[in-house]
Amino acid sequence: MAHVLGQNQYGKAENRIVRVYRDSTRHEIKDLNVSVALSGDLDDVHLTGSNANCLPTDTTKNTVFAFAKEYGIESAEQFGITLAKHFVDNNEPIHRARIRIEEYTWDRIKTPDNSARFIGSEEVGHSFVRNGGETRTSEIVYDGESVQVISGLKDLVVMNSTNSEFWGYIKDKYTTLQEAYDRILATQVTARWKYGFTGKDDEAQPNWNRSYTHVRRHLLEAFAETYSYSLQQTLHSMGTRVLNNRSEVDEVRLELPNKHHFLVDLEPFGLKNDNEVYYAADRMYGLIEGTVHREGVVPVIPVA
Ligand SMILES: O=c1[nH]c(=O)c2[nH]c(=O)[nH]c2[nH]1
Repeated sequence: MAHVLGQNQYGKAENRIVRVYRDSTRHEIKDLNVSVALSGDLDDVHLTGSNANCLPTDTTKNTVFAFAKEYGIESAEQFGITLAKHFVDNNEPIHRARIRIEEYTWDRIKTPDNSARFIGSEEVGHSFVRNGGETRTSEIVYDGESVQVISGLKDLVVMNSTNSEFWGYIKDKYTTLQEAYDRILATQVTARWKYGFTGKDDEAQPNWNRSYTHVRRHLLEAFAETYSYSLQQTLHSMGTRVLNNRSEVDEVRLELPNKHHFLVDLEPFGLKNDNEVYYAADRMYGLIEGTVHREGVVPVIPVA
């Protein structure tokens, strides 16, 4: 029986790259994890042993580092678009490039010391502390015609200590969950959002960094401002709020683990637990996932 070579792609994964800008005493850094995946006319590479159509993964790695110097890293998205176009437009057998980037952010260290190395407002120009919060993500795909950009974030941990209820659900003989009229709602947000941008006809790129800042803000504001009857409802308001406020985005996908906080029984100690002491369980957890998109837009963000 004949076998068929199915979907395949290759490239150097997880190129960890730090780009420092030393243009003044106030240095800037970009800290990225870049993964390249190329596909195209690669049957012979797999089937015959001919590498004539193979751009080595080593070269893709070198290109990532060289481009950081040649073009700089204004944003992960812009960097990814430049790389993806380079691989496809300059290598005939390569028909599609997918660049995935994680970005780690660093904050400036402040110190009251006022010696010459310091640059005012107590900031040290060259000292950074890695931001312990979320990771920014992006995925850029170019197929020789159009660009698709999906940006996102992961590990953004949020909590509401009130304004969350959960009741009125299906009950059967296995139900033990008590209805909650004032519970903690906490989650670790993974969000991905797709831009309408296609890169065709010299279309101007959105301001990726600005867009990220605002999408993140709208996600947080929707979480904080929604009086929630379920995490599903909160998910919907988060997605809707991004679409209502950011015209450059046309689809939002959210994965929200319900980080359960269980009231601890303090009765054995003769104490009343008045919604004040919780056990924060890290697993198992409810996992609430959903896409919100503009009417008429065909959703493309893959379900993880
Ligand atoms: O917001 C929630 N949605 C659910 O579907 C669910 N299920 C559950 O046990 N607790 C919760 N909370």
